[in-house]
Amino acid sequence: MADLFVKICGLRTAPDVDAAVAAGADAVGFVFAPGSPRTVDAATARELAARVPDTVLTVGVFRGQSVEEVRRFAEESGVRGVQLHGEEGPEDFAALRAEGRTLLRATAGRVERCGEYGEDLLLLDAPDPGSGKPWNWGAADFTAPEGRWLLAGGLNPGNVREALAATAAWGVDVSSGVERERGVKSPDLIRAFVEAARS
Ligand SMILES: O=C(O)c1ccccc1N[C@@H]1O[C@H](COP(=O)(O)O)[C@@H](O)[C@H]1O
Repeated sequence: MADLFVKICGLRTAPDVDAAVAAGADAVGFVFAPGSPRTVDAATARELAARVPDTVLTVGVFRGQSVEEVRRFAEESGVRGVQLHGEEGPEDFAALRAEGRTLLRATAGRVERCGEYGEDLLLLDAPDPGSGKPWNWGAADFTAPEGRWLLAGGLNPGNVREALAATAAWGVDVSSGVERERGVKSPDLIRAFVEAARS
């Protein structure tokens, strides 16, 4: 079986990025959604993304932004993937697909399989993304989608194993759970998370 896919999100500094890459992350995320303590501008993300080897996917994270804005941030920063948390429909994914980026669809809803909107990866997240609050992924009636899907929402080094045992997710995504204070990453927690997830 292939290794678990691990994404570390909300990176804002070079040491954060270096720690995620050194820990073995498959993807790193830069938040372009406004109003988050993790929001970075496109120029900062471009500098950070330049530190990332080609084997690690760089992802821009958006919420409720137009396709034009997503496109502009993605071009200016050079990220290779875009993660959409919003009301986007299949037509929006189709419009962005033409540019060759990896598309991640984030939702708090129930989904049967990855790819329904044309996304490459599906992200099952809490209703309030980036809050660090878990949702009820451990519920008895939880049904995992088919295909490549990432579990997100309130994960941390202490609960990621349990979450994986309960859901059999294809991958995991974390932000708050690897921070020492809101919006400030901890290289030690990043390392501990990747290790725990893959243990
Ligand atoms: O991190 C944010 O502030 C954020 C803002 C807007 C959209 C998504 C955001 N983060 C995403 O939330 C999940 C998990 O977050 P957490 O671990 O519960 O803090 C992750 O996919 C981030 O990409």
